[in-house]
Amino acid sequence: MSDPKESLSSFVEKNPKENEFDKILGRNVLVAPTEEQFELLLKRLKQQLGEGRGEVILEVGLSDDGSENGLLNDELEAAVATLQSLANTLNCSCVRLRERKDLRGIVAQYLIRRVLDQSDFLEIRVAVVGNVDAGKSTLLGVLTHGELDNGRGTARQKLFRHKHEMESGRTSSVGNDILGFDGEGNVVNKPEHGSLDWVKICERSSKVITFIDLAGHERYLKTTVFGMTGHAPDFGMLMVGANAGIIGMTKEHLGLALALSVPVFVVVTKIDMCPANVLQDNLKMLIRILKSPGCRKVPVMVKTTDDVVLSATNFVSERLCPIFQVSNVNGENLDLLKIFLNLLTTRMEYHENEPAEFQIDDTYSVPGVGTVVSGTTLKGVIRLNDTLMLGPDPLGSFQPIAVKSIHRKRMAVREVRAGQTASFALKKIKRSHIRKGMVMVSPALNPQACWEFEGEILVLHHPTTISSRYQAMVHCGSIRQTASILSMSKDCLRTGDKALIHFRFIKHPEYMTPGQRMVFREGRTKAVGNVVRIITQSSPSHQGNRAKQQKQQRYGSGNHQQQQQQKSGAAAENRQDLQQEFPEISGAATGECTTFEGSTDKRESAAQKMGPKKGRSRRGGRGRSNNNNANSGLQKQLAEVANITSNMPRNTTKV
Ligand SMILES: Nc1nc2c(ncn2[C@@H]2O[C@H](COP(=O)(O)OP(=O)(O)OP(=O)(O)O)[C@@H](O)[C@H]2O)c(=O)[nH]1
Repeated sequence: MSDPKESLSSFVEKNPKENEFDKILGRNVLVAPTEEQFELLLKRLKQQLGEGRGEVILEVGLSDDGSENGLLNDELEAAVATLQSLANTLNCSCVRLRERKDLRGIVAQYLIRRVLDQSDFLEIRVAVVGNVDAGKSTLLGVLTHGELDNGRGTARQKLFRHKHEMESGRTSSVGNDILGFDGEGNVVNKPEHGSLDWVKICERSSKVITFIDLAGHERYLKTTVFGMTGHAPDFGMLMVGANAGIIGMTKEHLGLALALSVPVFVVVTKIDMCPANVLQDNLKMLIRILKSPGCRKVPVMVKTTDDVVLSATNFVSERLCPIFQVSNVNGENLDLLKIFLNLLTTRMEYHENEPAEFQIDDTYSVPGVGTVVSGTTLKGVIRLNDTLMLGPDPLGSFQPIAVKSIHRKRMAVREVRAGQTASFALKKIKRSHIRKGMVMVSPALNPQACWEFEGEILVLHHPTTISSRYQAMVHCGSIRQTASILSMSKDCLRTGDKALIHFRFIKHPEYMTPGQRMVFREGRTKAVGNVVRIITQSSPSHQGNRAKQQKQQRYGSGNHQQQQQQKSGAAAENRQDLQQEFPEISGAATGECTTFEGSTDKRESAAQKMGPKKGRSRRGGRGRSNNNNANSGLQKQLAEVANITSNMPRNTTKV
């Protein structure tokens, strides 16, 4: 998507062939446009609104070459009147963001936002990450319910979803909350809106920020990684407690956002209770980490409205990292954060004619409605009564399914477009036949499931070496499944190594597409990369066929058995988590960032002691040898992965 935040003249400069728009170049075009110029301005603004999914930020008063920027007061008044009438013609609001003095006069920035009907709104997803007690849930409670916290956790009580969360004060699941902005950029949420009033908020909003509240405790890291990959966030909000600084999982979460190429902004909370010297020290450390070669960010302290507009308009670049310092107790600087959130634009591209793709991240059984799936539309448009292909099932097949109703943020709608989350009521399918990671795609795509795929991987951390037959959890979109390495372009991989790896899922086939970002992790081991090739017709192997037969038997033998299997699978995953007594050591994911923090505590050395012997997988040594032996036959067949390349794509090497 081209950057919607540009001036009319800069667009024309970048597109010399668009001679048509030559006539609307220059500082004075908005001051007294001819009829022809007005029509052209209208045409161009319409285009820009389309590119920016309904909004654009324009700079008024820029000259062609920048040497004579600025308008005098009366000129500015006339220019703004023209802009206002352009906006009115296109049913948009026009709000001044900031003004600055330039060589000749004033240059002003305006936000033009399409006024949408009640059932439509622009949706931005922000993943909220940071260490436990950084104030994530509290900030979300304060922003979305409009009431300040008391410093002892009143605000967060409104967000918790489970009784144990209320009791412990710790988030354990992926929570969602919304903050609505109207056309003028005012917050729509009111203290009296309970969480059930999402429909009211959405109806009155032109833009809705969905916060994906993720758990800060390392024990829930698997859920947090799923939140970052499966919920397709546009941005990451990294929360840091002013008094605690960069501790625990903070670097881990930052590294995850970097690995998934999610632009991050930082919110430092609790500035009301933090001594000035501690705050300064922690900010210095934060900036050092952000600037380090592992992150390569450009940190910007946001202190004024001008800073907000500047950082929001440049935030499309992944390198910029705005830092806010706020208090949830006295409300300091929360206004700046709200202005910033109001100016964020979605990163997901949308082409109306693309075949639809929807990834499922949760399933429900709603009394009176039946099976409901929720997730994110990745491509195209899905309309009511469309028939999509749902799958893959354990046999790798897809079945046609009709979309009987669509809800966006609990509001019934007729269609949903790329970049929007939604839930669909499905008919004639049991909830137990659907799992997270499945997709619903247009029949035109003729979807194929795969047991095997190739990924280009960069190892961010491993205590020793990774070799073939190693098994770990693959997170890719809403897919979350253990896969084993069949072969690699190198004999073994250490921290910092890159390779082309051939993976095979161990439980069921999945639907993947080349280019998807993926995370490969197990305990302290972390690798990130891209899916490069999908192997849909995997060579038949003893293990593959056997697994298929087993699946067939289980699948065919009724729900009870299947549910038992799912339960035992989940229990096994939980057991694995518990067995990884010492899960994540902070900083590992950010590569070079780790230099800022030595061994966090005795857990690290303990984890290393538990670690595998050189060249042998930890899991391989823990009773999975049968599986691995079965794989080795297949491995021989697959011999070497073709076209081995050590060149990782640019976005991977950035990490
Ligand atoms: N004084 C002060 N206290 C705050 C502020 N923000 C949060 N707190 C308090 O900090 C504590 C922890 O806040 P939470 O919102 O539960 O932290 P969290 O990051 O969501 O923690 P997890 O859900 O476990 O990941 C609560 O008691 C809040 O009242 C702040 O700005 N100032």
